[in-house]
Amino acid sequence: MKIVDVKVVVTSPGRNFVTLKLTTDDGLTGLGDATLNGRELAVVSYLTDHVAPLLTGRDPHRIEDTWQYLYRGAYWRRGPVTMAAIAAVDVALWDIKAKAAGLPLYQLLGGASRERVRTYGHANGRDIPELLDSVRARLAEGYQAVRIQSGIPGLKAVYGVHSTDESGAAVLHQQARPLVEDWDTDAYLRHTPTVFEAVRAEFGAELPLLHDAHHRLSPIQAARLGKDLEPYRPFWLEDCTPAENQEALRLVRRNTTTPLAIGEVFNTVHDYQALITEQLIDYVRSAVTHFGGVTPLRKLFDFAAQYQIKSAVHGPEDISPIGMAAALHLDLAVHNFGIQEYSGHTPLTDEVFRHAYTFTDGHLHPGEAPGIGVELDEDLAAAHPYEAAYLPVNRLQDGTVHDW
Ligand SMILES: O=NC(=O)[C@@H](O)[C@H](O)[C@H](O)CO
Ligand SMILES: [Co+2]
Repeated sequence: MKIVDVKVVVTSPGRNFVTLKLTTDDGLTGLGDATLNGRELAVVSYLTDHVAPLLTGRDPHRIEDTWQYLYRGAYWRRGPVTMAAIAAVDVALWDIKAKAAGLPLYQLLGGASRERVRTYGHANGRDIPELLDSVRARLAEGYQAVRIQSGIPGLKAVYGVHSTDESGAAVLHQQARPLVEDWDTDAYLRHTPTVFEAVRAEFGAELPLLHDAHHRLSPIQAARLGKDLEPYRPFWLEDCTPAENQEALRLVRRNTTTPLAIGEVFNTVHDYQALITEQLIDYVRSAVTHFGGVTPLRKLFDFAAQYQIKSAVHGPEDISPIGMAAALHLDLAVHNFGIQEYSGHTPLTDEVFRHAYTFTDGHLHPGEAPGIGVELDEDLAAAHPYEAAYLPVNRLQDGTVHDW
């Protein structure tokens, strides 16, 4: 079997997605997600100008060899653009291999280790009453775990809290120019324990509550927050501090038993080395799309399993249904599965990317369709062209740029 066509499809059914479509001489097709929020066109060029010419004529069954060829053969290693491009190729090849075998991908990854995939949803509010309503809405949708994000008194916009414009319409955090958001860590550290207090008082002690500090704290501030949240027993505190400096987590780990989740911005195992071997975290967060594909993410989960660390694949709306589907096949198969983030997509996105996966009672299942179980409606995709979009930039009260 040979790859005879390589196509990159950019579409924006409410937000930008980049999709790679490979076609073989047998007429089989494979899809891969290459979406890098805010820097999408860099990956389009990496795939179109540098990778596509190398794929034509290759045997699609040689997944490991193709991955090594693209990773080592580029000379310049790692990084979000490179690894998103390689991920798209990897997932498309697994899609083809599974279709050729007539099996859903999870059957090629060792088969099901569980009946279904536990998820968590996003609850948010500009203030605590609005957050409580949002938790209620997620529970009504069937979620059995929620990430809670709240506005902070005195701050205009906060990560994870959908702000609305004068008309009340939600303001997406992708904008044609970066939105500038304001930040005050002390206000956040004072306010967040009161948020957990209110949610626990309203929903009880059992509901798994997750929270994302989104890279904004110093190690000692992260230790303080982890400690202050212990009475509320969070399921996890996510991205508590920028973790390029992995050793920084030693100070946090020494000071709190609050479980820690890190890694949605990591793209190779080297970003995690000390975090895993020193058991500084409890969950690894990378998504298939940003970590180079199914092939390396499976290796990461197996490495993490040796240190009692579980998977928790990143699943926001800017991971396309293709990336979500690929994650679910891994989630179903690996032994050390933890939880899957699932924000869902717009109805239009679900029409562009028709998928076999289903959401029921707060759990997902990848479905039994051969391959990863996603089909791309190219005509509908073409009707929604790319729109330049940036993630926000965060600034402290004195104007200093901070982590968003
Ligand atoms: O845990 N989820 C997150 O932190 C996400 O909402 C990220 O901010 C976006 O996916 C960045 O594109
Ligand atoms: Co996050």
